[in-house]
Amino acid sequence: MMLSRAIKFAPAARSLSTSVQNNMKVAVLGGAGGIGQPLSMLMKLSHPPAFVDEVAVYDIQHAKGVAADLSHIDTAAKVTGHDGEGELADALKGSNIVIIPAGVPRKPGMTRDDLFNTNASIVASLAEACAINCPEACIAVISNPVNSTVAIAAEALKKHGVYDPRRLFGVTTLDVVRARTFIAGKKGFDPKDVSVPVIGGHAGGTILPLLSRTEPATSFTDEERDALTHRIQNGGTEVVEAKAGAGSATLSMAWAGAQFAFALVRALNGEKNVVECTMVESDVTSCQYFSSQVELGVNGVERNLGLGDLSDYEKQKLEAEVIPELQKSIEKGQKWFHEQYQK
Ligand SMILES: NC(=O)C1=CN([C@@H]2O[C@H](COP(=O)(O)OP(=O)(O)OC[C@H]3O[C@@H](n4cnc5c(N)ncnc54)[C@H](O)[C@@H]3O)[C@@H](O)[C@H]2O)C=CC1
Ligand SMILES: O=C([O-])CC(=O)C(=O)O
Repeated sequence: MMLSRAIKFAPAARSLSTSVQNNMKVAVLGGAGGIGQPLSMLMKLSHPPAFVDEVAVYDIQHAKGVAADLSHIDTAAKVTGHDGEGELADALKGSNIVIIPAGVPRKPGMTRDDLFNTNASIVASLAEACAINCPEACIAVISNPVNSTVAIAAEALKKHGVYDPRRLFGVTTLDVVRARTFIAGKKGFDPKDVSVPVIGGHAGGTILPLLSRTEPATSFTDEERDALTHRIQNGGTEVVEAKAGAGSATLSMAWAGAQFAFALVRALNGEKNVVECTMVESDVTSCQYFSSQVELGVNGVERNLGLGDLSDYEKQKLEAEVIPELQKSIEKGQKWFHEQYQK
């Protein structure tokens, strides 16, 4: 099955037909940030079959300004802005999808795990707000370290008795976007024609591109395979270093987050065979949360497509590098939540 493709933007947004759409509300938490602003804009530019009726932009500050700006774009989606905790409930109520890019980004020399101390409590409190205000929403966590924040969000939802493993996702789409781009560059393909699963987690050695399953079918020398794997695993660091202290990937992440959100919208609207790589609760490996190809449906996760065939190289990396590190990060998140929130 092919991975679902990026939505192409229709030049004539005014010709939107909303008649076949469900009323779809997407909330972006951290919506005034580096990722949040372009991601909210991509939601505002949406069109069938992934049309978003309402975009709620929430941040601790400046969300109203972002919303005012976006609301002048001549597309049909309604945009609302919500500043500060007192306005979070309004942002969340009625949301079908909540995307969370709230939290601090890396600077050069830091790992994603170095963000844990700040971002863990941000994600926990936002997930709790979702549990109270939109318990049935699909929640897509972008905030790093994703390898821990997904587990933290799950614990927060469990605390309120509303955790549904079909509706919580860690967004790992940027790893797939990078894999397509870098493979296309190497092999002379158009990136839009490339399909490749990327599994595991979202940090360094836990990111495992399955190059052996690249479509169109192609072959890599061992040197090419090693170099591509390394570049995909370190794509985030490449951007952090290039930005030299001004943050991490925002525009490519907004694009990737929008692709994932649009896939969810299409699946929630009843489209079949929508497949994305995303981190979900999983029994595919010994890791409780693991990113693999997942078929999305009207309730979120419809079916986990599992690992599929792996080359010996990929099997070795999965066992020796991905699982041990990802497992530790998941446990760190769970332990932190229980120490902080369930004393
Ligand atoms: N999953 C992935 O593939 C990727 C994840 N990221 C992560 O996304 C996060 C955000 O990155 P950027 O947008 O570049 O950072 P940023 O600093 O530009 O924006 C973050 C926004 O979150 C807001 N915020 C902080 N606390 C909040 C709270 N309690 N409630 C609501 N909003 C809050 C800030 O006010 C700010 O507007 C980082 O943790 C980064 O590491 C970044 C790129 C890729
Ligand atoms: O590298 C970072 O800190 C941001 C991120 O997750 C990415 O770009 O993949």
